[in-house]
Amino acid sequence: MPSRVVPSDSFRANPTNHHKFLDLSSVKELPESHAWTSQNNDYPFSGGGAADGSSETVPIVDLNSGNATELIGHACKTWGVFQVVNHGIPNNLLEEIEAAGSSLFSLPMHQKLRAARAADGVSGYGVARISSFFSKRMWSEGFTIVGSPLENARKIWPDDYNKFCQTIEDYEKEMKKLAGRLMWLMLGSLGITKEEEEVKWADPKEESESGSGCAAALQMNSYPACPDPDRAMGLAAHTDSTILTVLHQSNISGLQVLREGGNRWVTVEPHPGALVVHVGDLMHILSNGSYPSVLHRAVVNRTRHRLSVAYLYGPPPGVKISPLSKLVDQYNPPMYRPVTWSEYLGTKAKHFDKALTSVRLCAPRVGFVDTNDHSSVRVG
Ligand SMILES: C=C1C[C@]23C[C@@]1(O)CC[C@H]2[C@@]12CCC[C@@](C)(C(=O)O1)[C@H]2[C@@H]3C(=O)O
Ligand SMILES: O=C(O)CCC(=O)C(=O)O
Ligand SMILES: [Fe+2]
Repeated sequence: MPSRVVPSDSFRANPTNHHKFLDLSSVKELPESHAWTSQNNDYPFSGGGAADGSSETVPIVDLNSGNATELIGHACKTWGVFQVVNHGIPNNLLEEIEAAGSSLFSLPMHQKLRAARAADGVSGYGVARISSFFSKRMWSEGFTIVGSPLENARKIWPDDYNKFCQTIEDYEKEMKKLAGRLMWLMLGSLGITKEEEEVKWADPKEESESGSGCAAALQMNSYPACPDPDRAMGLAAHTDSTILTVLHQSNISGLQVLREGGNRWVTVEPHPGALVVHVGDLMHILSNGSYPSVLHRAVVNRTRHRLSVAYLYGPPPGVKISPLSKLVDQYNPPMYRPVTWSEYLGTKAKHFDKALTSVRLCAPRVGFVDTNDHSSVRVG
């Protein structure tokens, strides 16, 4: 398999798969266990796109345009999220990964449960890892792939796992190239070049020489149609513990990002052929807070089953991520201590929305909004 194992036992100590599994696609009325109220989420439940009267939309960047670096830099600074077109991922591969997700999630529950993520595991079928931080359950199911999908695919389809595995392998190979390119565009927009010693780990040339390289996880998310979507939550608000995430969300809306001082959700409207890119917490750290990781969530709808596939991209195992020295000086001290991806995932599993704050060295500068300081948010 092209993709490398995420260096992590994190989330293992956080057994979220102990819930009784409910086959959401057969439920006719929203159970109390899945009914969210304002007490379960401090953010306004409504809103999103045009519904709030605003026409503001998430930036769309054409990777073929001459000023892609500047556009990406601006989007990272002001939104923490953007969509990309002309990204080079063949359309048929996007269709194939969606078909692979559909074929997996449409299976009967007992068959999916053959690959249930173990309490101490990272790969497999189950509820979102962050579920344990909430008293209400989310209207979704997920399948996480770290390293080879073979073992779990074989459990699900003992005689027929090849097509699924081949699609995952092809998709990860293409995503790895795209994510690497996007990371360099982000770093380039911060004035960082491949010559710099401290980002040698991010150089694909180094990777082929040392055999190491950036790591990743693939997360397939399924949000069945919901009988009472206004009271349900697909995937609760979170930031990704990554350098960046590339999300394929097909053509059904549901992804929302938090905007402006934390009081407005904006829907990321699906754009034909586009992929969504999230700034993750590790880019937040590398950029010393100038590219804030985006708080996002997924809402559900009454009639359509929605799928999304997230490619969660991070640094190679063992690499300590800290604010880039070019971005710090006596007036802009480093705001975060060095962490490896594995350490950070462990911190996220323990502190969830306080994870970034827990690796912070000093208070944010005056006038600097740390959108990740969600300390006032009640999550349970
Ligand atoms: C690399 C990872 C990021 C992730 C935890 C994981 O080990 C694999 C699944 C990822 C995911 C996907 C859905 C949202 C999220 C918060 C979660 O519960 O599992 C993320 C995790 C993360 O970014 O922290
Ligand atoms: O389904 C979506 O749109 C969001 C998925 C997501 O945030 C994730 O997998 O981390
Ligand atoms: Fe996410």
